Amino acid sequence: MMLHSHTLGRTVAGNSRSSSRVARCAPPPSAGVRPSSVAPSRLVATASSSVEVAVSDGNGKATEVHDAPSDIGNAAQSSAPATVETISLTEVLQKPPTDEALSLWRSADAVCFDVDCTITVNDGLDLLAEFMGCKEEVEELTNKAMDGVMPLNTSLEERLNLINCSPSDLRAFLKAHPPASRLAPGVRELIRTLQKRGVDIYLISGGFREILIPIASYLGIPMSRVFANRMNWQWDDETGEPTKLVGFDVSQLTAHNQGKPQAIARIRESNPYTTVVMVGDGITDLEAVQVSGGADLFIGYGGVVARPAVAEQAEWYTCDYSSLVSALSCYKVAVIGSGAWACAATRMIAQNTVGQGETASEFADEVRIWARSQHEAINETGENPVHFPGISLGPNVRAVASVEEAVADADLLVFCVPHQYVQRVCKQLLGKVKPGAKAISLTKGMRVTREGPQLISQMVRRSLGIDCCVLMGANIAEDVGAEQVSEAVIGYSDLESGEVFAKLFERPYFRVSLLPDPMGAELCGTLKNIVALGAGMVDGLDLGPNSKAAIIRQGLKEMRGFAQALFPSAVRDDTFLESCGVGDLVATCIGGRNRRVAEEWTRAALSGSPRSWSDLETDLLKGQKLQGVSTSNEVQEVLAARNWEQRFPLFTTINRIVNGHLPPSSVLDYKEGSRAPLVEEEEPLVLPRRNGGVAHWLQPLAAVAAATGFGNWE
Ligand SMILES: NC(=O)C1=CN([C@@H]2O[C@H](COP(=O)(O)OP(=O)(O)OC[C@H]3O[C@@H](n4cnc5c(N)ncnc54)[C@H](O)[C@@H]3O)[C@@H](O)[C@H]2O)C=CC1
Ligand SMILES: O=C(CO)COP(=O)(O)O
Repeated sequence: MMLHSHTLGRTVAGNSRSSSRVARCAPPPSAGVRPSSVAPSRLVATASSSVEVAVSDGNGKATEVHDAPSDIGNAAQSSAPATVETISLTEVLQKPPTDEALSLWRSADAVCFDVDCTITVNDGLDLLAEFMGCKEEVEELTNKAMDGVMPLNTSLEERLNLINCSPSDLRAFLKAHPPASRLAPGVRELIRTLQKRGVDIYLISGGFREILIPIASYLGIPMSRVFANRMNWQWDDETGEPTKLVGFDVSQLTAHNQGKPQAIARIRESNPYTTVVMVGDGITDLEAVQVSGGADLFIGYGGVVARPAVAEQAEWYTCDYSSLVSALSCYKVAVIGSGAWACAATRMIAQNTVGQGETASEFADEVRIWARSQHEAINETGENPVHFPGISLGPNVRAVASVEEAVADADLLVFCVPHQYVQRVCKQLLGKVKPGAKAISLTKGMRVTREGPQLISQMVRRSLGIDCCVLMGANIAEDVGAEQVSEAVIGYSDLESGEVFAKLFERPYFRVSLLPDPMGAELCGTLKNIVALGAGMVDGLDLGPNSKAAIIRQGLKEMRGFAQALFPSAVRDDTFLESCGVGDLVATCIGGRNRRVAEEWTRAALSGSPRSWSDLETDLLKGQKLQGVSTSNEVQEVLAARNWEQRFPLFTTINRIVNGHLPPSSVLDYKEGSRAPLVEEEEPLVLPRRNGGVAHWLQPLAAVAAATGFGNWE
């Protein structure tokens, strides 16, 4: 529905009250802010099943839509004057933001809210009048002020005279109407979100402080940030207690017309704010931007009382606070890494963010990717010629040579470098990451420290002090780049982060599900690389699917056993049936790099001309990295330190084969293999551990691992 200006009209005198000229309706529908279908005047209506609009007389005045979810709203409806025609409608007003409005909203330092019918679903004074049994008379005075036939301060004074409450009446009233029962839908979440972003919240109300104190306190707004009228009380000389209401303090800014912009000007005088936003339902709230020194942006809210006159003049008009929450986010994304998987992931992200920076999108258009050596080629050709040749990453991808530059200002950090480099990258990023940024790790691997195993997501979380989800699944990079249907899970601790990343990655060909088991998911991705080496050995031995299935089955069992032994209360059984578990295991054992290199390594070993893992990595992977061998060594450190080698016989046997202690043919005799004695030394070797200490149990392994060129963290 388009609303034409001749139906709009009255400037409400005084504060923005819900008058008798309103109709009751159900809460508004979720009103998105994406302006894809913006009509020329930008004032649009969204579908709703049960909204009513109250239209004024034929003079084009006071056209309003009202939502009063509490019982108090019934009063307004029942007392609607005869001139008001209430029509059922299936639409609610809304007007999407201009780009400028959106940018002001996202950069706001302070947001000022009107209270009655903006923060709350009713007018506090009308509600108090109802409590005191003088609802109709007070409403009549409210309307006089709204119709402009009575000045605001006179109307306020007369209404207070009628209400004439005592302090104990006021206390009883506040008890009967606790803050939570009075809040407009979604306003608490909006204010919390703003507070989390460091935005200062103010209440600027034409209502009374005494009525809104509990609301301010419930919302965590200090009273020093509340501008409202004050009741005047007569005090008992003996007790020092207030006894009788005797009017109100006319010196308050909010007692007069244009009080709201004046309050904002005062706020600005004492705070160095660049951008101040006013949110409200009424014409007096709109005044906040119409007076110099006032707000930079006014957002009209019609979720309780929708006033077309306000909607028409507001730069942005909404009936749903969740649209303001989602409009706040315009996440800038940085991908840390430019290998095969990093490129495939960047391509998906770029597809999801392209062309959205100018609108109310959640994501900024540009995706920055840290590419140590291929940045120039990526920027020139649009693809990574070394790690992901022939696949265009997207026009909105920009590669940078410095990891610090990649993360500067970024809100979402996607970690995707081979696991042995993550620690060094984190050290480089210390103090460089935007506070409040969220991370996700796509890296499969782990680190072993003196304290024990450390997952990559834990390392990111601990070293950078930010939340870190994981994305794991059967995701061979080249297949994802070719848009073959693939699945993945996002393991999260913080659901909000998980949801944001799900939106960032989800594509028609890339199905993402959320999993509240980040550790289980990450350990799956890590451990399957060891099993894939076993699968490659089976292929190198020219054995068929039955034998490979035996390795996959035992591998899955040990993956689950190891993950649950490490994190017994966190890792779930079901995780192993997800794409990160059995899915990734099967994919990698059929088509992964670890499998491929292990097959060649086995063939070379059997031919009598053995080749080292690092030689084969260079030869076969051409700059891509092999993770399984170092992961096998890392996991074996944990197994040996905890005396778990026999408990995980396949992992142990594969590690012994990898390090030259057993022939590749032992892979299917893993029970025997895990019991076979290691290299026997008369005198314990004194080899430095990579973390500086000496572990006798590790010495023979360390010697071989060092010789293979794997297991060294940078
Ligand atoms: N390639 C794939 O199909 C998949 C890989 N993964 C995982 O994703 C992670 C990254 O893998 P890919 O993107 O494929 O990388 P990759 O295996 O193609 O390796 C190239 C990457 O290593 C980086 N690199 C090389 N030397 C470095 C150094 N000295 N310091 C810092 N970075 C260095 C390069 O800059 C580049 O980002 C790994 O943990 C891998 O297990 C996960 C799913 C699929
Ligand atoms: O993790 C992968 C697929 O999900 C890729 O495994 P590879 O590193 O063995 O190729």
